[in-house]
Amino acid sequence: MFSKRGCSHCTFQNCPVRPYAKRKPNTKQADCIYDCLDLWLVKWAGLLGDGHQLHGISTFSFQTWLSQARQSKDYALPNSSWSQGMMDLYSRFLEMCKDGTWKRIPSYTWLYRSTQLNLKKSLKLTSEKERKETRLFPRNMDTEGVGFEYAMFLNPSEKRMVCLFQPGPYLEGHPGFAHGGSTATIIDSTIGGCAIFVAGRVMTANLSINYRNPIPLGSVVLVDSKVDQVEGRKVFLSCQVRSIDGQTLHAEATALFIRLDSTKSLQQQMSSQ
Ligand SMILES: CCCCCCCC/C=C\CCCCCCCC(=O)SCCNC(=O)CCNC(=O)[C@H](O)C(C)(C)COP(=O)(O)OP(=O)(O)OC[C@H]1O[C@@H](n2cnc3c(N)ncnc32)[C@H](O)[C@@H]1OP(=O)(O)O
Repeated sequence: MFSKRGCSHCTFQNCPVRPYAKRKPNTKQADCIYDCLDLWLVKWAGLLGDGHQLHGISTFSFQTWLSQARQSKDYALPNSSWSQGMMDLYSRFLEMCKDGTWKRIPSYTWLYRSTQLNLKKSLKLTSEKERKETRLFPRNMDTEGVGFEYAMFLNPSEKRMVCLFQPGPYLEGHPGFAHGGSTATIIDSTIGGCAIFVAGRVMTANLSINYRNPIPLGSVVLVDSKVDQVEGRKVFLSCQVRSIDGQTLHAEATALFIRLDSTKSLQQQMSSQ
């Protein structure tokens, strides 16, 4: 299935999971990507093996997540607003996906849709319309290029998540530079994505950022995060934000995520706060 010659299903050259796919012309590209992602997650869960860390993943119903994902737009694919620098970096990471070391992570306007409606009820959003209109914060703009343009790649064996980030003009803080809150958002999302893949359902308990150099709007930076330690429900991570050439350190951060008690639903967790 993972031989160098490729996947037995996939027709998609850049399939994030089985990139050198042996082509089978009648398979739909989108189906294959998510089937592959599904298989890979199961395989990865099996490899990591440590029941506790993976409890959130195994109980979260990837099937539900994947079936919803199939019907949704993937915002982590290139669009016309991406600069050449962003495209080059994206291509470099896709290249590194080919031997399976890295995985491209698709991205939607939501994170946990299967629990969403109940959760939103408990949060007292007033109308069904408001509940339906909720969006993952960094995916909240419809116009390409004006806000958060980003794509993430995961290295499971290193427990590392990187994010290619191109901040658009609506993220301005000081003139011409990204607002520190937008930097915090993309750090939280990247570190959070890494923690989710290692520990399942988690929430940020602490995020500490040192801002070293401002990020020019329209530039491309690499947010590089990794899990440093897992102690019971606590997941400790660290992160650096650097320019593409690695010469400029824009920010560095540490974070603590807490795995939500797997005996309670996310809704119960939230309503007991
Ligand atoms: C099928 C899935 C597919 C997934 C696809 C993934 C794609 C990935 C890509 C993109 C992902 C985007 C990801 C987005 C991520 C965004 C994340 C956020 O922004 S979260 C919002 C902000 N955070 C909050 O609002 C939390 C508010 N706080 C709480 O709810 C609670 O305090 C919580 C849950 C954090 C902990 O509460 P307790 O009651 O469960 O646990 P207690 O007992 O208080 O703490 C447990 C242990 O942790 C320590 N602890 C807790 N908070 C701490 C803190 N701030 N500092 C230090 N220690 C702390 C405690 O001292 C305790 O330690 P001792 O066990 O006694 O040793």
